[in-house]
Amino acid sequence: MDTLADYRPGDFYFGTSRRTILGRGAKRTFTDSDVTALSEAVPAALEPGSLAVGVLPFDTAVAPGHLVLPETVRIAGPVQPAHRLPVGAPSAVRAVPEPVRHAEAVASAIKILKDGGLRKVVLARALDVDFDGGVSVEAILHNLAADKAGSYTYAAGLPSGRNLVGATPELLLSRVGGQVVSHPHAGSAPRSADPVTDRENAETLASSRKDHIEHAVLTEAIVETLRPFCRSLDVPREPSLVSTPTMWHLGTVVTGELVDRDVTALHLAAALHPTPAICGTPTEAARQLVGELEPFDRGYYAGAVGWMNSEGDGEWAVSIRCAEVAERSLRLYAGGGIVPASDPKAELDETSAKFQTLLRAMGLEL
Ligand SMILES: C=C(O[C@H]1C=CC=C(C(=O)O)[C@@H]1O)C(=O)O
Repeated sequence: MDTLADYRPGDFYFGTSRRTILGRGAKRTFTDSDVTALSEAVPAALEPGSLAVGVLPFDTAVAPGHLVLPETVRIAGPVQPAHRLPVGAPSAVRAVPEPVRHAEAVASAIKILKDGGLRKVVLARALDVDFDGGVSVEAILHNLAADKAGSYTYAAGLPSGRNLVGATPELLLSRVGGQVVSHPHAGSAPRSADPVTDRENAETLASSRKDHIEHAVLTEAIVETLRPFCRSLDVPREPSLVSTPTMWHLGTVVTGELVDRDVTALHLAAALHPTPAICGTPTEAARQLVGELEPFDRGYYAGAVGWMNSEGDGEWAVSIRCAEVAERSLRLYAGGGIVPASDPKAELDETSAKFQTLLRAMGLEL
């Protein structure tokens, strides 16, 4: 039973090293800008043994949360295809904004951070790609899985009829019984084909004070949000180096034991989102600055994607390293955390490196 081979646009797909989930059709759809209302309505509608799947946007003022109870759900083992599929023929690529404008936005953010009030903000940019014929979401998803591009390979139908597709390394929240896990990521360096440079990049990241500050702001926020829900929390004192085929990151595995098992995976994911991995600290001021400095809406980039069952267990990943795909075009996104010690040129390069996850899956070299 190959859930990946059976995936069609509009389906929900969520693949990890442990399993793959394919959801098709919708017995019921929950589309709501009030994520707290969603996290109450959806569990109440789940029959024993059933699943809800879907996406949360970056900002519910711009796009609603969207969950469905699929007509059919298939859960199978992990897959890693050996071959690649053609995605389509790109005819034009446009940066939004122009790279130099992104560096200027980063410089403005650094100035605001230095003036005080904000500790961190995450700024993103986008690439719009046009295709001569259609663009195949199936092929992008398939190639991301073939590349083992991230720990969570995903696709989800959006209210607009478009599809979100990506492969993220970052776990927002998983819940199994009373056990919760979050694996926040912040702090980045590019991988290199040259093993010596690759190791140097990792070591530079591991000893970078700027990246450790960027990471600490994130871990603190995760711990602060989870603490009231947990009787115990385990938080390693130092982050670890984690990698994807294109990026090194700093990551911290936070684990906790829930006080109350009625608190579902979706409820916890909604409480955590938006974390300083994709927004900033303090949250509201950072979200406002993102709106002022980015010349586009993020839509479902930097939101969450995942599933929950009738027991309240589930997995929600941070929807980064992704593209929103229309019939003949797509938009891909990449962002980076800015702290006072950040450098605009380095931040621009970091977003270029993060684009590689999707560009590789599309067979594009930029
Ligand atoms: C916001 C993104 O990455 C986040 C996850 C890992 C490392 C990050 C960083 O170092 O800035 C970001 O917080 C993205 O890929 O668009």
